[in-house]
Amino acid sequence: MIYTVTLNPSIDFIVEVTDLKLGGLNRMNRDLKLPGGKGINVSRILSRLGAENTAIGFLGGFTGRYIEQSLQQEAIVTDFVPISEDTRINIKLKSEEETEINGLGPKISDAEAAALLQKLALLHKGDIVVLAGSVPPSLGADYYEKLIGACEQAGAEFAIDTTGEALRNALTHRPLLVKPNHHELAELFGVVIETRDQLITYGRRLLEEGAQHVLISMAGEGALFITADEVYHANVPSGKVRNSVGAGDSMIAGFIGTFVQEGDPLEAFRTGVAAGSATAFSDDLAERELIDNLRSQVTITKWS
Ligand SMILES: Nc1ncnc2c1ncn2[C@@H]1O[C@H](COP(=O)(O)OP(=O)(O)OP(=O)(O)O)[C@@H](O)[C@H]1O
Ligand SMILES: O=P(O)(O)OC[C@@]1(O)O[C@H](CO)[C@@H](O)[C@@H]1O
Repeated sequence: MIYTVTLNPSIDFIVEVTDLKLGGLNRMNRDLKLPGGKGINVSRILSRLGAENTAIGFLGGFTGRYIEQSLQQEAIVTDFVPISEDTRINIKLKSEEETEINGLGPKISDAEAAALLQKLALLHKGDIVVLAGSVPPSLGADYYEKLIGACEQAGAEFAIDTTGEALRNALTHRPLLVKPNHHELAELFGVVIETRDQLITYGRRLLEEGAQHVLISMAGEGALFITADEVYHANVPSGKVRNSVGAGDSMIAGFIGTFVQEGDPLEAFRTGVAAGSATAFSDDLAERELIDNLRSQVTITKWS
């Protein structure tokens, strides 16, 4: 079974405003509320791809209920720890540019934090846990390490989508997958990446430090899949970009879902790229039909 963990879910409040005036009254042309948070996005795409999964993490208040109901309407299995504070609302402002304003997240009590660790302690060998997104400040920077420890004790594998120190620390625990974008990769090693060779060098460092599979996403420039011996590049399919929120999460879901179903990392890479682009070309996360259509447009070439 695949589990996604979202420590800091959100209602994504997407608002469209033409000709935004800071400091003035603006009226929305259109708005949309979506269940959000990185792990939840992974769950929504996994379900659309027919990959059985359970979404876990923390949910509270009226916002938490809205998210839970939205996920149930999509027949996604959920097992969140209920918390006393409200889950956050993140604003995604679409004007001439896309601007995101993400909340810090609610306070999580010690008992609530312990309850999630207990859920992970009940997992089994063969389970895969996707850890994705920010950590509410009250949990402490080392909470991902605690979750990873619980996965290891239960014999479950984990994939992780986070940045900086938390990503670096996770590498030694042999994550099944990491997927920094090229900016996050440079930031992780405190370098500027300007050439193809530098991308490959630092991508390989992630493998050397413990990751089992490494994807480097590069938005409209496609993505890399790096193994110990080979580097593969995928182009992105053509289409009109409508929304970049959740493209990275969709890519992770496409990779993990296909890897679990088919066991072929290159096909998993292809579906990951198609799912990322399909979301970039959609208002909400991508539908299955578009992901399937785009798969045939993804060309994978060996770089070395
Ligand atoms: N402009 C785009 N055109 C086509 N495909 C895109 C575009 N942006 C993203 N994608 C697809 O989604 C994948 C992941 O995108 P990206 O590199 O932006 O990840 P990310 O930075 O983790 O995204 P986010 O945090 O916005 O979800 C890309 O590899 C690509 O397949
Ligand atoms: O604040 P975090 O946890 O880093 O990111 C949260 C978030 O921006 O990520 C998702 C897109 O990847 C959105 O659904 C959500 O609002």
